[in-house]
Amino acid sequence: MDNTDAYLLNFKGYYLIRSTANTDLLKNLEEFEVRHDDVFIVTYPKSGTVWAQQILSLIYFEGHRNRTETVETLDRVPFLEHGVPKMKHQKRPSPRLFASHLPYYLAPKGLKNKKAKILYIYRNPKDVLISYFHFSNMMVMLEAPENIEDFMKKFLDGKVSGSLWFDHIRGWYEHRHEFNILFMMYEEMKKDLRSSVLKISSFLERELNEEDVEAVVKQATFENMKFDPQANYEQILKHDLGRRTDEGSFLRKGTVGDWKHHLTVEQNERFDRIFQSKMKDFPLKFIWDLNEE
Ligand SMILES: Nc1ncnc2c1ncn2[C@@H]1O[C@H](COP(=O)(O)OS(=O)(=O)O)[C@@H](OP(=O)(O)O)[C@H]1O
Repeated sequence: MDNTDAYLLNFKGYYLIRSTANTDLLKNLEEFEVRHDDVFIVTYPKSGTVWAQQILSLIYFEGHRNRTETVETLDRVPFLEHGVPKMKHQKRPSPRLFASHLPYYLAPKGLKNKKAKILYIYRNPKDVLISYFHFSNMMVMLEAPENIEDFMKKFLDGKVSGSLWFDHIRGWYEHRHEFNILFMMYEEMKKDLRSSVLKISSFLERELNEEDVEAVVKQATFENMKFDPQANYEQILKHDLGRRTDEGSFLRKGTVGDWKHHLTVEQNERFDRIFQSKMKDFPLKFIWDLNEE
């Protein structure tokens, strides 16, 4: 039986998690007052959002770099569309940082002034699929997939929160000229975190000294974040969102090419066929495995 509707809310053609979606908030987002120095991290789910949240928070807050602040990363960089825990976005002092999974057509209109900046992180969709599969098994708010095959069908049908991966990335990319947007690849960040941090800070016009760069890079590694309670979502997953199982964690593996351990040859070939038909004229490159470049 297809239980999708019990878990997902369709807002103007885009699926969100029903239990956390707030329709009133969503209806008002188009008019959300964007400030010139706002920064938005935009991602399809499971593409490196929390990683970018951590990097931006480290770039912007000295107290985060030197570990004197106690605010969690997620409170520094709240999700635009969730409005949790409180609708405290608007009142924060500038510069405000946000995260969002929204498609380009639901983004606040004010972003089109091209002043506020958008950092779009994308990841190869086979690793997104596998990360999402594990996350769905772990969380009460998401429908537990029977197996990878079941989840892969939903993912390729766009019947998951975030809707269709292909539409998300294509939409933002094809409309990139309407925004002030930088596209960053998860796999490049993985390959060379230092260069990625420099690229991000330069786009944000936040020049860091050598010592700051070191501090950001050190605290944004997977290994550090996994054990940093301010950065790894474990608290919020436990208390606010609800785990289905104690097994697994939000920062699960953080690798490139984990799909190879999960997809069958047939599933992989099917995925490739669909990917090629949907993305054949798409200019951004993808890295499927760091060992195979
Ligand atoms: N520092 C760092 N380095 C490498 N990888 C990292 C890092 N931080 C988070 N991650 C991995 O990102 C995956 C979670 O993606 P998101 O943060 O976008 O998830 S969410 O959409 O906000 O729920 C999830 O991927 P998987 O491990 O493959 O499941 C996280 O482990």
